[in-house]
Order: sequence, then C-alpha cells, then structure tokens
Amino acid sequence: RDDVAQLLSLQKTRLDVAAPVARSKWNSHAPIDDPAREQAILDDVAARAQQIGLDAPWARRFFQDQFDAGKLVQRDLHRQWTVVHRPPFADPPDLAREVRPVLDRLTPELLAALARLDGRWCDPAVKGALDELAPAILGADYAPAVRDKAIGALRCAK
Ligand SMILES: O=C(O)C(=O)C[C@]1(C(=O)O)C=C[C@@H](O)C=C1
Repeated sequence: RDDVAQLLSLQKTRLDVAAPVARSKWNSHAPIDDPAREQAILDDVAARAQQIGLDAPWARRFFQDQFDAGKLVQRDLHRQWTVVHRPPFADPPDLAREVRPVLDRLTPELLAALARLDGRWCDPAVKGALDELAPAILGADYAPAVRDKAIGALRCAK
C-alpha cells in the first residue's frame, strides 16, 4: 500500500508540472506536443528500465501515459485561457532551464517506485490500494480522464 501511495504521489508531482509547462507554452506559443522531447525521454526510460530489471516496453508505455495525461491538463488550461483571452503571463517559467529539469529528476524516482512494485498489478492488495488511493491522490486535483490515463499501465491486465 505504501509503495502504491508513493508511486501515485510521484505521478501527481509529475502531473503538477503540466501547469507551469502550460504557462511557459502559453507565452512562447510552442506547441503542447513535442514528439522529439518525448522520444528522448522514452529512450532514456528504456535504458534505465533495463538497468533496474523493469520491462522496457512496458516502462515506455507507462511514461507515454504520463505524457498524455499531462497533455490533457495542458490542453484544458490553454482552452480556458483562450476563452478568457488571457494575456501572456508576467513571469512565465523557463521550460528548458526550470521546468524540464524537474521532470527529468522525477524519471528515475518513478522508475524506482515502479520497480518496487515489481509488476504485481494483479495482486489483490496492490489492486485494492490502487482503486482506493488513485481517486484520493490523483483525483483530488485532476479529472477522472486524466487520472485514468495516468494509471492505465498499472491496471491488472487479467
Ligand atoms: O516538455 C514539454 O514540452 C512538455 O510539454 C512535457 C511533456 C512531458 O510530460 O514530459 C509533455 C508533452 C510533450 O510532448 C513533451 C513532454
């Protein structure tokens, strides 16, 4: 249960970075989707996963889900700001120097949390903890669609 809580908290911390990314891109007009950046993270994830004995294709899928969940958050914010004709932010965060390093620090922490759970997604205790804690930890601030996207790879496949 503690391992699940820790994983979900790290996922929440990563999702919380979507808002500063969105503010930076609102000012710079950079597209929300950055496939080259995603590819670079996924290649790093696959290499690190192998080193710690995690299934690399599965780890990629998990991180793709984290990108997609974050992009739902970014798009929703941009939609709201478009509706109200929001002017540029006065003090936007610097994407490369301030925001992406936060995401990069979370990558090995997330992988370690995943490795601790060791693929036990069908273990009743893990399933129960996920069902109970995902709404509490992720659902506190994020819509069900965001939460479900973020935990897609953690669901028992049986
Ligand atoms: O770094 C960015 O530009 C982001 O928008 C963040 C992020 C991510 O979650 O890591 C999400 C979407 C982009 O396609 C690339 C990466």
